[in-house]
Amino acid sequence: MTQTPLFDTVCFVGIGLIGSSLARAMRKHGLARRILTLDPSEKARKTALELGVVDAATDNPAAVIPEADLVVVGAPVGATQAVGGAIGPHLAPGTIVTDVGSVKLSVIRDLGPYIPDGVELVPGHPIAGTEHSGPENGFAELFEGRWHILTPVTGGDPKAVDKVAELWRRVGSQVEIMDPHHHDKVLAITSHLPHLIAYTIVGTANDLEGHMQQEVIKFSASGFRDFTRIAASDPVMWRDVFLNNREAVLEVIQRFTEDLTALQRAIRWGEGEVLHKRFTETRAIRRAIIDAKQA
Ligand SMILES: NC(=O)c1ccc[n+]([C@@H]2O[C@H](COP(=O)([O-])OP(=O)(O)OC[C@H]3O[C@@H](n4cnc5c(N)ncnc54)[C@H](O)[C@@H]3O)[C@@H](O)[C@H]2O)c1
Ligand SMILES: O=C(O)C(=O)C[C@]1(C(=O)O)C=C[C@@H](O)C=C1
Repeated sequence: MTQTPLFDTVCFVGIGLIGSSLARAMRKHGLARRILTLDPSEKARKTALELGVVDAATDNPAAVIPEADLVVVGAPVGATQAVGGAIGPHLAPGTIVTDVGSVKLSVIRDLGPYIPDGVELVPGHPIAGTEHSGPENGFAELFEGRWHILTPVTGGDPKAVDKVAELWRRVGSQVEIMDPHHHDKVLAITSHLPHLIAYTIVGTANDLEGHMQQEVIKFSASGFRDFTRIAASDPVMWRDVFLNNREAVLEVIQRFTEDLTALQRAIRWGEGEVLHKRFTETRAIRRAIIDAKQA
């Protein structure tokens, strides 16, 4: 359904899976008059143009950034400082800059210094995605029924936060405001650790001797298959997530390792009640998540 445009011109700095999904959703709901992108990848620019996701695409910040009243940074978090240096000098007064990075403290640290007076930074993170990347894999419905976390900066204008929140509501998300430090700790356990575990399991299976490796592929129609989906996620994105949320991730890995060791010990000593108790607790968590989704 087309709505009143919230913005005149939006520029996506990085038109990959997430940027192109938001661009599609903004197009679908009529939330901007013009959609532009700044992306160093010729392939991404060409694909986004051919698919009609954007109206214009360039690798020259001066050609698009001054035009935008909304800038959405959708590049890997490790590129944030380079993005800041490229766009900072071209941002027009009154522009809102938001982002979709999976880590928030590092984005505020790396982008904040490049935001001039009169421009508002509203960092954000959609809790939605897939294991695919690139503009060809985006879709307008990605954010429907999902959370969008905003982590406002100290001294930021609440009106800019409200406007970005409204944008995400209009593409179907529920918005939550969170402290960036807290965000990084929560996501370390709910998103970053699960990805690390998936990368490890699939890597370990891949390192097995020849015949075992073939069996793994042959019989992977079970739990292992779910891990291979997660472990197929973008290597650049996830390298950057781990390097930029180092402290919080290292803390949860420590906790996880201790818990794994406790289960290892229970298996070694045949302590069935320890295993049964743990598995009963975790089954209840799964059911609570499903119930909360249905409510
Ligand atoms: N994929 C997910 O599931 C998911 C979910 C939520 C948030 N995120 C976050 O969204 C961001 C984008 O992820 P994605 O999955 O869309 O990645 P993607 O690989 O699909 O797209 C990233 C795009 O950024 C471009 N880019 C790289 N360096 C750039 C630079 N210096 N300036 C401008 N563009 C640049 C790339 O060319 C590419 O087109 C990341 O920060 C990621 O942490 C991803
Ligand atoms: O569904 C998936 O493929 C995802 O991994 C999405 C997922 C997540 O962990 O939930 C991945 C990274 C994000 O920053 C947000 C969402």
